[in-house]
Amino acid sequence: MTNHESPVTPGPGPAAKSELRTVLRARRRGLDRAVVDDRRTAALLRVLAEPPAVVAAYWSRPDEPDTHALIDALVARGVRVLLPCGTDPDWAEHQPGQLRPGTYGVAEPTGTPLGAAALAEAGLILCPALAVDRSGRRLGKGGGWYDRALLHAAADAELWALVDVAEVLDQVPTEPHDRPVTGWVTEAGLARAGAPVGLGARHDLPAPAAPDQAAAR
Ligand SMILES: Nc1nc2c(c(=O)[nH]1)N(C=O)[C@@H](CNc1ccc(C(=O)N[C@@H](CCC(=O)O)C(=O)O)cc1)CN2
Ligand SMILES: Nc1ncnc2c1ncn2[C@@H]1O[C@H](COP(=O)(O)OP(=O)(O)OP(=O)(O)O)[C@@H](O)[C@H]1O
Repeated sequence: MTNHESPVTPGPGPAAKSELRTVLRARRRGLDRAVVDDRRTAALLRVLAEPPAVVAAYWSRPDEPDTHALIDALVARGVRVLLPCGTDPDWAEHQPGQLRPGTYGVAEPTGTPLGAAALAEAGLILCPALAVDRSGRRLGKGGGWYDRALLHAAADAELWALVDVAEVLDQVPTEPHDRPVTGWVTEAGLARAGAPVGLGARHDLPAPAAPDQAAAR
């Protein structure tokens, strides 16, 4: 399966990250998102049948895997959803319909900023990513916003990246500050970082059945 082969040979560090981001952004620009987004949201909602009391998410832009349907469903279930606000890491509680334009084309919640430390309340953190690898290394947009934000995450919080199948690579370049994710969610389902192939790490298979999903709760 060629999906897992990195489109560029990753070296370590910032230059390799930048080169890889260019390739991945171009792919996202050419993508019709609707079908993959519906599948990914369905996979997440199966797993989040018993969500934690607080989930940190992000309000996706049109060029990112959709989070809106998921967030609406979580709020409808009574989950407190924290969304990023500000150029330095900060969070505010999401109230449906209460969003305003922010930087980088990202809509931000209009509620009171709670401070970067509010992330510690979240049992589950959905992270934006341009790619992940099988060890859970995450390639972000390059701003370092999440790297800085995640310093406040609870040690036992689960971090899940939302990516497309084509964005799960064998290896992405990393730096010492990068915190690995617990796993990733694609249109094919969930996979835990480091899981052996055949136990949920494969994305060229249909959505994994119960054991993988139960493990992600
Ligand atoms: N929907 C969403 N919200 C988010 C993020 C995100 O990636 N997506 N963030 C993630 O950290 C934080 C905001 N920081 C961001 C940093 C960069 C870009 C971005 O799109 N950068 C451009 C390149 C900008 C440049 O020219 O330097 C890009 O990727 O095309 C977006 C958000 C918090 N909120
Ligand atoms: N904890 C931190 N404190 C200060 N600067 C940081 C921290 N973590 C990362 N940075 C800086 O942020 C910049 C971008 O880092 P990196 O390329 O890892 O971003 P990213 O992980 O792709 O982005 P994001 O975290 O927003 O998804 C780098 O210059 C990096 O040194």
